[in-house]
Amino acid sequence: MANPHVLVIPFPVQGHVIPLMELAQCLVEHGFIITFVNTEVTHERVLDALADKGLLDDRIRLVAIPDGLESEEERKIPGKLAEAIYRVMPGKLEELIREINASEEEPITCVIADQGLGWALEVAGKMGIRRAAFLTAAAASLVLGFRIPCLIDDGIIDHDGTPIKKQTLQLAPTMPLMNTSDFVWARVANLALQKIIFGAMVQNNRLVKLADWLICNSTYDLEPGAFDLAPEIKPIGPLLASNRLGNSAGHFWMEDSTCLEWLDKQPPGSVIYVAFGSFATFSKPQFEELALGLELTNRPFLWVLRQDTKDGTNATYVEGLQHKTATQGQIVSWAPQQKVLSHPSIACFLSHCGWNSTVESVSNGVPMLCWPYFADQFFNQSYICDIWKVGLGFKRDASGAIAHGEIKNKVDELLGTMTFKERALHLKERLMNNIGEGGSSHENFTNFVDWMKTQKSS
Ligand SMILES: O=c1ccn([C@@H]2O[C@H](COP(=O)(O)OP(=O)(O)O[C@H]3O[C@H](CO)[C@@H](O)[C@H](O)[C@H]3O)[C@@H](O)[C@H]2O)c(=O)[nH]1
Repeated sequence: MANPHVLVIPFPVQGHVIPLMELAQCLVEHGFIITFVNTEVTHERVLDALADKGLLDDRIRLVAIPDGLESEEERKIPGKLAEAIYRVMPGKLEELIREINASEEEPITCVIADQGLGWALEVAGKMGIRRAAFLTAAAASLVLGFRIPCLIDDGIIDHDGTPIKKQTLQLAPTMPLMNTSDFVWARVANLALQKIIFGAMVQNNRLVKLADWLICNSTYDLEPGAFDLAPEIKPIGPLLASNRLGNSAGHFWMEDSTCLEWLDKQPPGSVIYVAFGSFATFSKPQFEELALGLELTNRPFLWVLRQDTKDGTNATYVEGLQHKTATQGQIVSWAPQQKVLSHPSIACFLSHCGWNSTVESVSNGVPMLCWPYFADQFFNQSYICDIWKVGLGFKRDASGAIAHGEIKNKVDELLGTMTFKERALHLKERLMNNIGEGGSSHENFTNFVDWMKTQKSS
């Protein structure tokens, strides 16, 4: 039998492209051919950042379709990208599939779409191709989405998603504490935008439920309560490049691997790793508080400062900081994060709590300091601090900032006892058992692969 051909399509942001690319690389090891569809802009970035173009298996074909926008300026306007994607990409995706399936190539028999791209699942359904949705965030975030009708019935939010009052919910005992004001749709600039985002989410959740499979980068151990409430979501994580002894791919920036040599020179369990994923940015005063706080800890640190966060003022400050802390710290624009987190010299991870960073940290037994910005990051912080108890959050001052003294104190509190490290190592052990023979993620993944191999287009 010829190799089955699967089309994989991520939402065009970094925290989605990396895990879907990891999934693609796992599928190739099971004999699949992958057509990986990025937007044109993302496609260029991914190719530019691939230091070694031969890194990707040639059974993964990278292709591009337009996102419907003309300029980077437009892409930065909230809601604009999602709206353009929805207007333009379904037609382009359908065209692409038709072209491939009319060619000599093995036809596409399954579409794996990012959970946020319900329309791609709709396109597949319309073309008689079976479909799976992949959730890049915690299962808890989708469980919350599925509960929207109940939240409205229970008077917690209104029909536009606006919280009726500020309150904290916990949908099940092992689920994170969720503050209504942190609901992803409620943290936007204005009511008009909130209505659009909320409506799109409700519509998207309806489409996701039509998928034949709904998989995610998590495990039953991490989120037992969420999987009890939504057993249709099947965890296949933790998805890490190291599990298949490979490299992670799909990065938007080129990794600076020199920091690994620097880490080799640091004592075991000594370094604070600081990274805020691919979106988060700082005000200048907050940036300086963080720099000062790190300096005050007197511990070595590795800090990822993306190029796009170094505006004119910060750039000068970063230069000064680099000079001043040259013996204590290392600053890079983009790190090989998965390798960094598995390095023996890492003591803890100061993170914005994006789900990928969270999974990568707990899979390596690294305790965390939580600095969430938006969306699911607040729920993830609650998992880390309240449920798994492998990290600490920061207190903000009256102006909403996190002061240097607070940063130093929390680092000392986290690293001043072995309790957090011991819990983190214990959690790591349980997580990693999921992907071995007999583990539940392994079993879900195997069933998923078998289903794709035996399926016929309906
Ligand atoms: O120097 C760096 C910094 C990050 N990464 C990688 O980039 C990814 C970042 O993903 P994540 O930690 O999830 O952060 P975001 O990029 O902010 O992710 C978006 O997507 C996530 C998944 O849906 C959400 O949980 C987040 O809230 C959302 O901001 C991870 O795989 C990291 O390993 C690197 O390789 N090098």
